[in-house]
Amino acid sequence: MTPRAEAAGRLLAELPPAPAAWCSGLRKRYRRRLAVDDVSFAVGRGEVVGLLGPNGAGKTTVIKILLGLVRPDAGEVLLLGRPARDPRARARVGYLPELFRYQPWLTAAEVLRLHVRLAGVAVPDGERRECLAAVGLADRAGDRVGGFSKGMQQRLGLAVALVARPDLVVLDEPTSALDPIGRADVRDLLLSLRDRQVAVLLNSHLIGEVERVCDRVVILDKGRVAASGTLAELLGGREVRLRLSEVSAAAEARLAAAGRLIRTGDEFAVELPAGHDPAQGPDTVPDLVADLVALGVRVHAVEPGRISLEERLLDILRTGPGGDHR
Ligand SMILES: Nc1ncnc2c1ncn2[C@@H]1O[C@H](COP(=O)(O)OP(=O)(O)OP(=O)(O)O)[C@@H](O)[C@H]1O
Repeated sequence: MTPRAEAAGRLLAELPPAPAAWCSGLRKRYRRRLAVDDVSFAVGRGEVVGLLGPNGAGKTTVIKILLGLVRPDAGEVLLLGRPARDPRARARVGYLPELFRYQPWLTAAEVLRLHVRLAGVAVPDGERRECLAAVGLADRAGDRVGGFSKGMQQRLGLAVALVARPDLVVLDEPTSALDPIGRADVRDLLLSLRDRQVAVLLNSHLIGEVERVCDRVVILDKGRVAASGTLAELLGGREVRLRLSEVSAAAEARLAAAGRLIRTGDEFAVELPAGHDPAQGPDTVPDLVADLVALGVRVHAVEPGRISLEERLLDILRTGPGGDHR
């Protein structure tokens, strides 16, 4: 290798890896209906991103464009740094479609073997069995898929999405057919993917699920990105609500120093700064309470408060994004 090529190689190696998924200016029209209108966002390596929005917002269409299953009228897509239609990128992406049907005459183990072959990856028997176990189908590996319930088929779909050791997993409503235990299992599965640095794009109407597992959220409405950001950005800082008496001016100043303060009689709401970690920093809740007590305040109640993602989503969809986090 020439010194110049070596230097170029070193330079490339030092660059941060391309995002797991990246899209810019996506647009898709079905006859007179604009399903996707100028959508841009990225899913970083190892990041779990939730795609939220009402029925018909364009979520599935965006996912299909990202995966090269629907051709956009405009816009660009890169998967793992390569064009979406490049088979080398597709082989590293796992996908659970919204509507799934697997070959009813095959057993669950055979479906996995088939998908591993299609991805062109060598995955040993033991690892395939572990994958079925991870979705709760360990004892159904030899059963034909035709006899599976809808929830079991969805579990199998998850195993199909995960079996070929993907770097990016795209899940379109992965828990729509699952019972509450199945949903909790999927939540654990998503968290374990994040621990293994596998990126996830998750489309789900279960907002609580998204709030628990996602690092970032993209909210679509009428084909457009209505808001996007980390949960801290979208939900604002944490709030702590206190019921206090014998509050002196010095104590009120101490409360105001911790964050934006709203007083309603004996009730005090302190909005802690965005990204505030109650376990760290000078303004921990225990420090605040200790200081208040030292200032002669009587503390009757301290409770955490934070608007939920569901409240924020409804707010954004009703009134618009409010100018931030686009
Ligand atoms: N193949 C198609 N032909 C015509 N219109 C389509 C097609 N696919 C989607 N659409 C339209 O595009 C819009 C977006 O649909 P899409 O399925 O992407 O929404 P979604 O956000 O995934 O909805 P849901 O939450 O109900 O699954 C809808 O108005 C839908 O009717």
